[in-house]
Order: sequence, then structure tokens, then C-alpha cells
Amino acid sequence: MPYETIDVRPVTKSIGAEIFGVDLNEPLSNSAQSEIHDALMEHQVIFFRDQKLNHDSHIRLGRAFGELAYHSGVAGLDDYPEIVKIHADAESTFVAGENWHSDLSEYEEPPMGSILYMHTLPPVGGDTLWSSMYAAYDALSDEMKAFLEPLTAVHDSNHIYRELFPDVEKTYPCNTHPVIRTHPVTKRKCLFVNASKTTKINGLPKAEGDALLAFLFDHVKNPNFQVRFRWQPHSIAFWDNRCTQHFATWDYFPETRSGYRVTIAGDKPY
Ligand SMILES: O=C(O)CCC(=O)C(=O)O
Ligand SMILES: [Fe+2]
Repeated sequence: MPYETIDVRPVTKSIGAEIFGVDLNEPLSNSAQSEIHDALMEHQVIFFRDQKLNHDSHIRLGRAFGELAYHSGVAGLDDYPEIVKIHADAESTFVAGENWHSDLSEYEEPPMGSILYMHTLPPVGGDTLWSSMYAAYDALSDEMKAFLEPLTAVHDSNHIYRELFPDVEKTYPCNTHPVIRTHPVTKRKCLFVNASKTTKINGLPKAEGDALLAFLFDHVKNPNFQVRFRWQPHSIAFWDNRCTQHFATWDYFPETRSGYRVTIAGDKPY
């Protein structure tokens, strides 16, 4: 795809690209907005360096790509409820995303994407990995693709947030989605089950469903489908949440790692 406004440098063949030549603190020109969207569709997760993003710019950037979504499990900032803080330090007992997942897949309409801006990083560690669910789907046999095609699965977050926040009396979203979804823009097929949220395959006995999910969760971990991003202070990652999963490493305890995320609403998987 030819890019005229931005400079797009792929990080791996299947997933990830670094983007240069744009200041995300300024409103995007139409051509920059449209080329960033093209790069996201082509590479599934895109990275930016040296962007000192303030909250207003972060929200404006997210809104350039769609309505923003609110997080059902974690409260936003007081003055910016659309922004979630992603933070770990010596006091932390868990970090967000330390398992393979796509964000908020338990929503009836899971997010289209998330934009994560990190301002404080440990000297080493705290990398994030993304896995391409196009690559994961493409690598399956034709027989397995055909078997998975009609299946649906339950995505639930109650077990996670009830364990994290036992004192909060709340019911969190739980919805059924196809195991293989079609990306609404690229029309490519992608695997859409994840280890954090997918609890059950509908219509299969539990033992068969659990074994199938275990195979698929393991399949996602293949390094050939992945990119690993080494953050620096003021880096940004913008991922397409429909066709990727990610994993936030926590190999830097007790150091501090901190940033902010906005989430862009999506649509019902089909
Ligand atoms: O901290 C990270 O790199 C990612 C955390 C996460 O899963 C998220 O922000 O959705
Ligand atoms: Fe996440």
C-alpha cells in the first residue's frame, strides 16, 4: 500500500509496523488519519515513538477512529472517564493483561481497537506482545477451519473481576461470539477466542470444548504469528482488537511502568 503522508516500517511479515512522520498531539490531517487507518488494517498493530500525548490529544486521537468505549471492569480517570490508567509498581499485586487476550471481548460489541500511551517504563522489561489472529487462522488446516466455522463460544469477565475485586457487587458482561469472525473492514477471517475471557464452546460436551480451547489458546502462542514491542517513554501502540490478541509481560517488578489507554468501540462479531 503506498503511503504519502506517513512513513510505515513493518516490524515482522505478519504483524506490526512502526509509524514515523506524524505528531499525535496535533489534530490529524485527513490524509494522515486515513493512512494511519490503512496502516492499522495492513499491520494490525502500529507503534509510534516520542509522542508526549496529553489526555485531550489522546481522546481526540481515539475519536478520529470511532466512538470511545468505556471499560466495564476498571474506572476511568476522574476528569477523563474515557481514559484508563495502566500502571504497575512495587505495590502492585497484578497487572492488566498478563495473559493472552483481546480487550473486552465479553462485550456484545467488543472494541475495534485500543490506543495505549506509556510515559514511564522500567529500564528493561515490560514489553508487550501481539499475536495476529489472521495468521493464527491461516495456519489451521482446512479441516480444522471447517470444523470451527459454525461454532460459537462464550466470553465472560465475571470470574476475572470477581477475583480481582471481591468486595465489588457487580455483574460483568458475558456474551456469545463466533469462534471464527470476519473482519468488518478487511473481510479476512480471524480466530476469535482468547485465554482470558473465552470460557466455553457452545454445543460441545465440556471435555471436548475444553480440549479444543486448550489447543486454540496454545496455537495463539506461536511466535510466528507475533510481534514483541520494546517500549520507550512516550511510545504508543494502537492495535486492532478484532484481529489481534496481546500479552503484557510483568518481568520488571518492583519497578514502575505507567501509562494511559483509550478504547475505541467496535461492532458485533460475525
Ligand atoms: O500494559 C500493556 O502493555 C497492555 C495492557 C493491556 O492489556 C491493555 O492495556 O489492554
Ligand atoms: Fe489488554
